[in-house]
Amino acid sequence: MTAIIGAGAFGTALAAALSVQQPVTLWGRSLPKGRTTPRLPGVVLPDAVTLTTDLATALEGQTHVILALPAQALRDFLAVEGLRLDGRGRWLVNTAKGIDLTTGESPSSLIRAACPAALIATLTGPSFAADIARGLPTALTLASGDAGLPALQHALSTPTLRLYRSDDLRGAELGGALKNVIAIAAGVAIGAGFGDSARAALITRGFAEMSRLSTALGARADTLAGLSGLGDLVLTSTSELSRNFRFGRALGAGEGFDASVTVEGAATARAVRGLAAAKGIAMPVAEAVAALAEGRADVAETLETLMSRPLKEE
Ligand SMILES: NC(=O)C1=CN([C@@H]2O[C@H](COP(=O)(O)OP(=O)(O)OC[C@H]3O[C@@H](n4cnc5c(N)ncnc54)[C@H](O)[C@@H]3O)[C@@H](O)[C@H]2O)C=CC1
Ligand SMILES: O=C(CO)COP(=O)(O)O
Repeated sequence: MTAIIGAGAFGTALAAALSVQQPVTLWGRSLPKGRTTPRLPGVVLPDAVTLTTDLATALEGQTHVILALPAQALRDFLAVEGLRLDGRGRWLVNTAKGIDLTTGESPSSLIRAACPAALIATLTGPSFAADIARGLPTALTLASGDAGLPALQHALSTPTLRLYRSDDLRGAELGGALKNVIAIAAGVAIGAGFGDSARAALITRGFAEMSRLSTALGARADTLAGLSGLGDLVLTSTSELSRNFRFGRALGAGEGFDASVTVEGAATARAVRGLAAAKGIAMPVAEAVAALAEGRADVAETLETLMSRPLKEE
């Protein structure tokens, strides 16, 4: 049995997808009426999904718990509920794609600190909630350094959700977090009218940044080149369905953006700065996104900064 914590777009989509083959309990701090959520319009949850706002009920007897909360909400949630989530032999599966702005920690590091007895994994990769909820074919990475990963992989795979396992938890999480930053940059390029060639350059140079930082932090290069890194970078930087891309596009076009929409890359771009500085790694695209998101630079200045960097070898 699986519990999903967080009834936003991704939690709702995973509940719908997993409930084809097992009972699923979906917990939300509040639940809209009618087995639907405005975060995922058009999706009605099947009867096999039990909905609850009571966390104790949601967790009772669960061996698999999926956390579908935004990265910047996770630390506070764990501070209150960590003890309740923890359990020897229980899998806690993170799906947040970000880096905590206050601590610079990855979601799984926060979970490990709050829930020391549990087994920790991350489910990540190219997968829009809307696609998963509709049962469209999706391939994802399930990463963990803990024993028993193949059994978890089988428990969470479905005929339309194909999970590849990896023991590089660090790399899988960093790829998922950093691709959101680059997707914002790609959106800016399109919103500002810089064109598809500029977007391709940002994706490629952004991937180089992602790889440099991640490998310096202990990730494997082949993980970055996989679904959780390059795969998700391609999806998020090229699709109108991506909130990070749309946020960037609005920034580039000088338009406003609904502050209630989850845009993980904006906070992660700021969190990256400390990590990159500590390792002496240049991250010009991520720095440009942080400057734009914080309103420290406008699009023209940002372009000038990026294009006037010293010429170098690729
Ligand atoms: N939507 C998508 O297509 C995908 C999202 N993800 C990742 O999943 C994570 C969650 O994203 P979404 O579900 O899309 O966001 P969302 O904005 O649709 O939903 C977030 C949910 O978290 C709840 N929440 C926020 N703070 C909370 C707190 N302190 N305590 C309890 N509940 C809280 C909100 O009420 C909301 O129901 C993000 O890190 C995102 O990058 C990953 C893959 C795909
Ligand atoms: O991570 C995602 C797809 O893999 C979702 O991207 P957005 O958060 O940009 O919508």
